[in-house]
Amino acid sequence: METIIMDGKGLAKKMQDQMKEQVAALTAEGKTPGLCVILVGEDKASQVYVRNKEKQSEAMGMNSRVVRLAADISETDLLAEVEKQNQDDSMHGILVQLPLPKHIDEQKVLRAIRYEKDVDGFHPMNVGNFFLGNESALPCTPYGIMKILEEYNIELEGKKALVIGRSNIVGKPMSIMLMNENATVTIAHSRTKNLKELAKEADILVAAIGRGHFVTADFIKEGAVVIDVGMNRSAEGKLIGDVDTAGAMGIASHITPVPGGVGPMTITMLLQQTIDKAK
Ligand SMILES: Nc1nc(=O)c2c([nH]1)NC[C@@H]1CN(c3ccc(C(=O)N[C@@H](CCC(=O)O)C(=O)O)cc3)C=[N+]21
Ligand SMILES: [Mg+2]
Repeated sequence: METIIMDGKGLAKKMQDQMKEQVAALTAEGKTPGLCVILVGEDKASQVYVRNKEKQSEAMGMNSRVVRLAADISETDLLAEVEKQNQDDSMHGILVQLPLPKHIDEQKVLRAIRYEKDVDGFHPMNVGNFFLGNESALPCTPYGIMKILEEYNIELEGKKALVIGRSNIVGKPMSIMLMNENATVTIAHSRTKNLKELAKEADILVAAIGRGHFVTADFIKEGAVVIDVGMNRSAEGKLIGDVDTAGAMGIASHITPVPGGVGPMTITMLLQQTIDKAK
């Protein structure tokens, strides 16, 4: 079987080109969409992501603000900074880059963002509304994955989907989005027994484990659609996914590459939700 590589980077570019026009129209009305990213500490990977978000939002003509704070900032001072951005009408979206240093209560900080400005979909009000099927901000990674599946006309109705990983930001919301499209969803995790056998039955396989090349060819059903959410560093320092992509070639019908798959769509959905807030 010829495996189709799903071009998340290309789709991100196509969407961002259209979004540019939305930004221009809003700017003409004096409502340039503004995104504020709050970054605590000097984590290397986080700095790269934040710089990418900054570059791309600027390229779209958005108003981009990055607030860089020291790793030892107190929780009180961080909450005050969030509140300052809550009060600033030029900032339509606020994102606090995760993970936060250990001495800070992450959930407390996410709750402090005005939920109307939460463009990650991590505020409990948005999580609850999403769960209930009400209008809400959506977690950007699974939202971007749904856009990729739509772009490639992947049938979900009645299909067996296996999501490996149960995080609040990927696994849990991913399962609900797939269920909403009438897939039959199974969630697997580190304590799941017979994972390989379960995976082998999946028509749609989403790997969000956080272990490089964990999903090998023997996990994949002939003709399955494979989504790789992994962002791992190999021993040589290369960015690698949770799936052994080379091994999956010829078995999967479709696969997302790393890099160039899910990652660029995560940022795109973040920018789209910021634009939506400005409207
Ligand atoms: N509040 C919050 N919201 C987030 O959305 C959030 C976060 N915290 N913390 C960290 C993770 C990670 N994340 C990525 C987004 C895009 C790429 C991305 O564009 N990756 C490129 C390559 C990047 C590279 O080459 O290093 C790709 O896959 O092609 C990666 C990682 C968002 N996150
Ligand atoms: Mg994310």
